[in-house]
Amino acid sequence: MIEVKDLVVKYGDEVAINKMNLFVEKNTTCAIIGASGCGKTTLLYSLAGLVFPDKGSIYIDGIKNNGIRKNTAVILQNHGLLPWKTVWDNVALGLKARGVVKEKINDKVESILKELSIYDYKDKYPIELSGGQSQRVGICRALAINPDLLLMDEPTSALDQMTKEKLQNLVLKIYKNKPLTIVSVTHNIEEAVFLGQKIVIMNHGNVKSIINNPYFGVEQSRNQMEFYEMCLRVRKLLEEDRYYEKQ
Ligand SMILES: Nc1ncnc2c1ncn2[C@@H]1O[C@H](COP(=O)(O)OP(=O)(O)OP(=O)(O)O)[C@@H](O)[C@H]1O
Repeated sequence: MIEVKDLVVKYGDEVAINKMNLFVEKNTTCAIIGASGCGKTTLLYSLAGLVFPDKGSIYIDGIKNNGIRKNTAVILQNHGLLPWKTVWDNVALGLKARGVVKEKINDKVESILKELSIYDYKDKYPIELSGGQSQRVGICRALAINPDLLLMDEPTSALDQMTKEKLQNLVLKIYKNKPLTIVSVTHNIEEAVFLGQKIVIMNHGNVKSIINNPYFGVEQSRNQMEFYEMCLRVRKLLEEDRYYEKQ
């Protein structure tokens, strides 16, 4: 469970998050969408403990967030892979940082690479991977630590439509197999409707609207008219903020 209470985050005089309140239930998913510069990434970084509040606070499972949390995994826009390390070593990173013993690291890395069908690439370096493969490695690395909270910043940006959808399906499958709390920031309306049980539309550092999305997790939802009706609803709210003019 995430509770954001009267959160204010500033960069110098620039107010990025302005007295924001938000509640995300445990083991549910939340998609954050909104115009460029409205504070989405700042919110995600605050949840990750990478950016500190000027005022207000964030509670995760009832505990005040004071920095990087052991069971929070973050996937950043560029996947955050270290170019000088192989896929295997990149996936092992979070476990090593947490002091897990070598045998356990080996077992975990092997099983997660197999589960996400990336095992054949284990000895490759990030530069040798496609965008979709890199993102899968980023997801492997995040999941290797068995997080209870997964934070994703534009997880599928810069991927073609079909690869985007494959990755979105993968995230949904992971969630359905073993629910955890997922917060993802996106610019993509369909992704928000596909991955967000709760869709939060932000503007000017605050929540503009929240939609509880009944189409989340519905089998073959992208083939259903109701899915696109929900997309349209989100689009209209974004258009009110001249979302597209600012792109
Ligand atoms: N490191 C920084 N220093 C100063 N101002 C910043 C910094 N990072 C973000 N900002 C400002 O804070 C505001 C919110 O930025 P943020 O990156 O959170 O928005 P965003 O909604 O994620 O944008 P985008 O969709 O374009 O990625 C913006 O006005 C931005 O210019």
